[in-house]
Amino acid sequence: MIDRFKILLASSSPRRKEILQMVGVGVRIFPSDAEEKIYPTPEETAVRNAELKALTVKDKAKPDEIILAADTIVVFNGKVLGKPSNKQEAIEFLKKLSSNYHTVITGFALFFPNGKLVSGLEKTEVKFKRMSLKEIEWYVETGEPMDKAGAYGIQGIGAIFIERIEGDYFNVMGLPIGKIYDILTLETKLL
Ligand SMILES: Cc1cn([C@H]2C[C@H](O)[C@@H](COP(=O)(O)OP(=O)(O)OP(=O)(O)O)O2)c(=O)[nH]c1=O
Repeated sequence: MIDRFKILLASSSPRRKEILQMVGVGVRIFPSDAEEKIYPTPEETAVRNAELKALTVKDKAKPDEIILAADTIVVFNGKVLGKPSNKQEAIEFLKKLSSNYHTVITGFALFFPNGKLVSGLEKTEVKFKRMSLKEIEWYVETGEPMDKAGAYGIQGIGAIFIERIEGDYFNVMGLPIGKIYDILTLETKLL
């Protein structure tokens, strides 16, 4: 089944590696040095950046490896909240998320050994509980928010602030593994 796929993961995200290993896919890491860009819509931004990351490691794949890259962004009120650049920005992001719904978009790209590039995206709606300023400041001091889109990690301490989630949990963590499995299955049948 899924263990027949060999993935070259163009990502430095430990979460993505964990998700792939959890389901038993063979994974080798080669992080991309692609510079992330902003496109006119959040959807385009996530997908194009994932494609860019996948294509920059094109020459590093072994003949039987499928390249996988992804880009996770948090969208609140139509605005993209990326990784916070400092503690103050992390506090501002979390103040926005408090008591509200936001959308997590993960764009992904798969580059197959036959030269075909398949990309797509998944969206998950997440509702945060009300966070007091004290809680926000404490959370930022833990350091967890700093390398994460939207300044939180659902799989870490951030879990305590989640009220509800509609959609794929793994998409929020950084990789919509169910959707990616479907594409891997479909595309390798076509080969
Ligand atoms: C919202 C959210 C994001 N994140 C993480 C997933 C991603 O690693 C990160 C978003 O940044 P990305 O640019 O998607 O990924 P990355 O920089 O970590 O790795 P690379 O570009 O090499 O692939 O935020 C969580 O871990 N948990 C969450 O709940």
